[in-house]
Amino acid sequence: MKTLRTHTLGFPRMGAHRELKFALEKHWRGEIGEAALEQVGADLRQAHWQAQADAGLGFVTVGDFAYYDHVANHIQLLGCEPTRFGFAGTESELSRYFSMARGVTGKAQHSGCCASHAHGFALEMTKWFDTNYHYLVPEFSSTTEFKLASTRLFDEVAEAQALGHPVKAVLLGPLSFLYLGKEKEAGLDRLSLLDALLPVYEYILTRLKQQGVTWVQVDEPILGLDLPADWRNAFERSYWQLARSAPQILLATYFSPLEDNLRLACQLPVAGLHVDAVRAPHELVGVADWLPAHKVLSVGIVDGRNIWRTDVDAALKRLRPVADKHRGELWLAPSCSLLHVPFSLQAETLLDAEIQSWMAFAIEKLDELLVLSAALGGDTASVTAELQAARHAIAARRASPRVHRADVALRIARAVDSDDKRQSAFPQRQRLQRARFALPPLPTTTIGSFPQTPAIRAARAAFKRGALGEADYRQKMEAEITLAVREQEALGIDVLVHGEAERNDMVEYFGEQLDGFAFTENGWVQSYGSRCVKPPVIYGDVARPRAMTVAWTAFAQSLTTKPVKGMLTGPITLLQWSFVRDDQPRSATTEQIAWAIRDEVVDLESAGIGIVQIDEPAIREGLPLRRAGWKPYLAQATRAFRISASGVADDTQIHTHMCYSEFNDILSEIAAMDADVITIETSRSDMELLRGFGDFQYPNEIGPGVYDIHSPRVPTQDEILRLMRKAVAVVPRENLWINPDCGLKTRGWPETRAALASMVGAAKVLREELAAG
Ligand SMILES: Nc1nc2c(c(=O)[nH]1)N[C@@H](CNc1ccc(C(=O)N[C@@H](CCC(=O)N[C@@H](CCC(=O)N[C@@H](CCC(=O)O)C(=O)O)C(=O)O)C(=O)O)cc1)CN2
Ligand code: MET
Ligand SMILES: [Zn+2]
Repeated sequence: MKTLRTHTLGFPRMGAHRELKFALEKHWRGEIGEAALEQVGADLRQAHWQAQADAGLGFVTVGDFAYYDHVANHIQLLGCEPTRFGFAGTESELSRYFSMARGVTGKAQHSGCCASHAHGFALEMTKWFDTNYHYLVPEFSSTTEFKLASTRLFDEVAEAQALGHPVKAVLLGPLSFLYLGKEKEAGLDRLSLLDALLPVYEYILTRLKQQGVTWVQVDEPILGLDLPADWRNAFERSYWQLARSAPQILLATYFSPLEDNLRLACQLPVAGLHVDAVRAPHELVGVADWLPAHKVLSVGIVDGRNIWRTDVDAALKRLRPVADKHRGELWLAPSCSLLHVPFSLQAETLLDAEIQSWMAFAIEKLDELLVLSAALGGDTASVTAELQAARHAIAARRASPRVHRADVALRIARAVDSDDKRQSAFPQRQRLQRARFALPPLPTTTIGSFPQTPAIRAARAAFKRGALGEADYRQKMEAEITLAVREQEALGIDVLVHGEAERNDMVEYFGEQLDGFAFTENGWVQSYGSRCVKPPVIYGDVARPRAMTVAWTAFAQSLTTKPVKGMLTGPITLLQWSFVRDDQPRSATTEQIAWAIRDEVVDLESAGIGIVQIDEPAIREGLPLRRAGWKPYLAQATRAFRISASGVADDTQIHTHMCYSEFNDILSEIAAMDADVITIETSRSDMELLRGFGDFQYPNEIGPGVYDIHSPRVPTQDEILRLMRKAVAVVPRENLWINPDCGLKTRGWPETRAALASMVGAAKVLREELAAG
């Protein structure tokens, strides 16, 4: 009988009730010290390992826990904290960690002359592959040195061992670590740092071996990317070097097919390979062919990126030929770390029972592994009831009348080519809109949200609990909207927003109101640091039963003579930040959402709202990880956006907004979205991002972000002026707007007020300068 083992690549960190989030935020407010925070961490690890042991996993996974981000953990483990933070050597490891993650106030005086003056700025944050998780970007320079600088990993291994668990440690591999970082020095190629990095990995592996760790999972997710040749070539020699000292290495890949890296991955001198059989089922047989018989094959068969129950029969059908073909050990696992799914369905009390029966969160996915391994091993008797329940759920979901709607299908079938086009071309629309709104040159606006104060959140929590009635809740939110409008008027902003007080989240809020979406009570997933999101679940055809934002927006407009910009989340972002159906292509779901949003845009227009913003911050992260998939994705994504935006008259102004990404390689597609105005995050890149738009001669209007909204730091008027002067140099001034990088929901009012005052002040100075020629 073949050896079957189960394991997980990683587990959610926040805890069943987001204990880590609350402890972190208390610690940052100075309410609890490091020891108390560490205790919460230790308790969570213990509970999560116990859950893995209870599910019969072959070992518990150690090293996936982090107080902010696992990549940041590696920056400390490998001793490459950027020198710009100027740590004195007296700070504790944890305080340096949070300084890198969140910035050091007082030190962050950007003099504007060179990046090296940006002493205390937080590390840049960017998307982890195509997920909604953000990691902290390691910074490299030619003076970067590596050394073992933290014992945290070894301490956690010892902790798990003391609890009696067999341990598999996990590390982010050296090549992925370098690849995911960024050079902070012109001319440097970070791959050249590999030789300095590998000895530290060797040392870490040796030490783990000394601790009695027999397996180390080394994650190299970049093997799923189109790698430059020098990066590919570096794998073999790196792993030869590491193999010398290491316990057995399980090389883990996930998120996309290996394609041209498949043979390389199979032949590296490691003891095992993990592959993502959810994203790349078609490669499984090829892997079994290429993988030497003595190696462990770990098959990521349970979807770590989605919340649907595994179709056990389909999974077994996929696994059996591999089990027959591969002579070595076979392990079963989720496709990737379970970081990207919520903790457990046990915390859901209000979810529709039928829909809930179709789902599995992290805890339930661990149990699925056990069932699959028993069934694959021929021991179906021990899991008869579980198998039957699983089969029943899959069959019920497939047959459910709640999934398919004839009216939605009909509407899409009836769509014609012109549905994704505005009535006239941009120059004509621009003329009409200029006449209608008569805005000053360089108009000022914001991106939508104003501070989500504890009072707003408490009111919503009370409303959801039933402790606050609907009328009272509405009144409180209207008071917040009134406040936001008055503040904007006092500041002298040109295009106002209502402030989004009534929204828990820009995706969840719409998910709660659209048909075909289910939402959870407690389905939190970490987005960055202590911040979490509750992605809605798209289970069926999407339709909009009634207007979603019109009353709030119209209320705001009734308070002012200035234009109020309506605020919607676009189809791609709604899709990308939800758990999606796996029974039809993503493109089909996107198109359904696009029609629902179009209805909302048209209703806003009918209610007298002349400007509507359709946010698409996730358009870039939705790009397939392999370039071959880009073109079809972008064609379909831009069409979906245009469907949502094209139901209105020429003099209705459509804005879109994007953030958190590099856009320069998709500029022609961004232009193809044909929004009248786009606002983008540019300040952190010092307007470098905007240069691309200038070089490309982006045809429509554009608002480059003039300050970073992730930091409480208030920008000065001069700083903003400096950035806007850079903008004026690359984009025609008559097409420029002035706005922050993104929404202000995570900020407080005092800094928001002060920052926007700097922004409006800068706009005034520039207008005078430009008028004077
Ligand atoms: N979906 C999504 N993805 C995204 C973004 C985004 O905005 N949305 N932005 C980027 C990431 N940025 C993010 C920025 C902020 C937060 C964020 O602030 N999250 C909040 C939760 C927001 C939320 O849903 N709030 C709810 C529920 C809040 C809550 O937990 N309430 C407490 C009570 C709170 C109280 O009494 O004060 C409870 O119910 O127990 C609400 O406002 O209604 C958090 O972690 O704290 C998340 C991501 C990229 N991906
Ligand atoms: C992550 S993009 C956020 C856009 C949204 N309208 C806001 O201001 O919060
Ligand atoms: Zn944004």
